[in-house]
Amino acid sequence: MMELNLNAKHAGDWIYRGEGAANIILSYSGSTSDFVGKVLRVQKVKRNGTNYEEVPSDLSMHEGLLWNEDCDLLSAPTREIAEHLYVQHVMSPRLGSNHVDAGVRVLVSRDFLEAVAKNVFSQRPSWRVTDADVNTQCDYALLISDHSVFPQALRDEEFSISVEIKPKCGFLPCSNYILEEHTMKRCMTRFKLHQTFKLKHKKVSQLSRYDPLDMFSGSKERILKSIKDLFSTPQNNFRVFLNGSLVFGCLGGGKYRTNVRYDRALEDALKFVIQADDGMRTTCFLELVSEAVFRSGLLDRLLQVQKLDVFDIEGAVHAYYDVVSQPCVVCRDLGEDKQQSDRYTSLHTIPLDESLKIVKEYLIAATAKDLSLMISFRTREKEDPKSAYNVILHESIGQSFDYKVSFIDLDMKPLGKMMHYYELDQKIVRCCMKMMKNEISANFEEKSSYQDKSIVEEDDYPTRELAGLILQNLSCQTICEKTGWKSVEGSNHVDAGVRVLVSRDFLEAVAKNVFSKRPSRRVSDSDVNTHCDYALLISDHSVFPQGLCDEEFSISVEIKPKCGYLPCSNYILEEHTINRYMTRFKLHKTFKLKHKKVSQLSRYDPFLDPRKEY
Ligand SMILES: O=P(O)(O)O[C@@H]1[C@@H](OP(=O)(O)O)[C@H](OP(=O)(O)O)[C@H](O)[C@H](OP(=O)(O)O)[C@H]1OP(=O)(O)O
Ligand SMILES: Nc1ncnc2c1ncn2[C@@H]1O[C@H](COP(=O)(O)OP(=O)(O)OP(=O)(O)O)[C@@H](O)[C@H]1O
Repeated sequence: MMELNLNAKHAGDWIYRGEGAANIILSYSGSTSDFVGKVLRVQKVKRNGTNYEEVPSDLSMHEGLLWNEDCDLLSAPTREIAEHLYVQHVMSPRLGSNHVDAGVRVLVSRDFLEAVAKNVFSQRPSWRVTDADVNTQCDYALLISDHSVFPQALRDEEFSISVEIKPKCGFLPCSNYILEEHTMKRCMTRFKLHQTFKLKHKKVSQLSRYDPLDMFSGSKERILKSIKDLFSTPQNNFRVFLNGSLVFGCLGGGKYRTNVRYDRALEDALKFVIQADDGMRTTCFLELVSEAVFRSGLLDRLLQVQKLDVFDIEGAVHAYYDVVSQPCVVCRDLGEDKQQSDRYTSLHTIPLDESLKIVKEYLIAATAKDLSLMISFRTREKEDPKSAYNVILHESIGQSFDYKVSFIDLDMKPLGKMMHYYELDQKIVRCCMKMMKNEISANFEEKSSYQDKSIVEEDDYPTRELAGLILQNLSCQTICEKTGWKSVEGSNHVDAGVRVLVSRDFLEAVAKNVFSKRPSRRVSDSDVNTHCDYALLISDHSVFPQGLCDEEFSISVEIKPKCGYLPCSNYILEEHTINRYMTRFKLHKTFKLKHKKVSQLSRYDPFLDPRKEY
């Protein structure tokens, strides 16, 4: 621990910077060189502790087992020391030590903390005040680099602008342990699902437009989109600071969207750093941020750490009960449902070290899903070609910037929080399923009968019989040679066909011949139109035009891919926002299931997310 003591007389130098659920951050306004360019991270204590908040001050024996391999946490006398070691030995190597400052522990007296608590009171969001206060029982705080500024200012009047991004989880889970009925977790990010839940419980006043899949996409365009979406709905995922002072977003993590009044303030603040016309600086800044995210490659690294969560909480929670040697509450609740509980039996038979690994990696991923990035920029002087920082040239304004990226909030998540994670996950998914059901019935209840008729019962189609017919018909393909069909000009993959005249008796005979082969639903629905005087002759795409030998076989597959993108039109109503996240195909299948048009949901998803591993 650093030999620095902070007592009541120092409290006036420390001013409120912000806070999260667990800590208050103070920035330094004095002149002691040890503290200049640093922030102090002071622990909070809940006023009404929920279960998971009642974290014991020492590491439990099971937590010791969990982390002992990575760093000697078993010998850490307190949880605080263990947490500090966790940042140094578990998170920093995984994220890159250049981008992490674990900080140093400094002694703080009780009267220092009491004075701080009093001084910051009026600046804290009221809901944070009701929730928790400075923990005056704690005898230390963490001194960490202030990532919103550059350590050595180039000039006296240097300005740095920094952005804080809490990107949350950037991938869709694909664990086999996710229950079938929770399949929406595979299609929509945890962030988006949680937004729906938060909106319902009035934790946010509107849904965030941000989608972590854009941020982690590795595509410049999508990253820029995600930054713009964060800017329009920042919640607690986006803040901007000018020389450490907030100029956009909410201090302490706003529950509600409160940013609009800050928009002008941001444009004004940016004039100290960005040389662009008034009205254009915010746009340039968002482009700059997106370029830095793209170039740093740090989100790829972060994603790898997040993906240590391989089993999803629906799998990891079972390993947790084995780690703590307790009967699995989740299996108990599945009770009679043998089919469901069987799928978890294998997880309860693995050796302890494997269970430990699953839980440990789940918790590391949990830290990675909750941390934030701070990206700071300052104007790069032309005469300073050897800056220690990376540089970005913003081409349209012709200005160069130094930039640096750091990770903050790398806290160890307590083992005792596993059940909380499971319960929250279940609450979120149940809430979203309920909302989806309501939305779908509201949307589709009134549909006209013609739409019902157009729905085919796929399962009822005689696929085997059809396959047999295709094989028998191989010899009939000589028709292709006789007609000498050509493809539609300019397209090798389309044959529009040619119109041929057909007599009424031809059609009547055809109708009779095919009758027994047609699915009964189709027969009752419609018949060959014998009044038509033409038909279309089209290539038989299930065979090759010229067979190489008499007994040639070809096998072909027919795929109906359906609509492969998610609509993003501004004309989609806010309450129809589900259309933006789930394909029309998936939504329609739910509708079909409800109306017994299909007997089960299709596993197929036309929307291929480029970042998801299939
Ligand atoms: O569960 P989540 O995704 O809501 O994440 C919690 C965060 O909520 P949010 O990002 O607003 O959705 C939450 O952030 P806020 O308090 O809402 O600003 C905390 O970061 C919490 O971590 P901890 O309890 O302080 O260790 C976070 O809890 P963890 O799940 O990371 O343990
Ligand atoms: N090293 C730093 N440099 C600059 N600002 C910081 C630093 N660390 C934290 N902050 C600011 O203080 C805020 C709260 O800090 P932090 O995220 O560590 O709190 P927390 O209570 O651990 O958060 P959480 O709610 O995620 O548990 C951050 O959102 C950020 O604005």
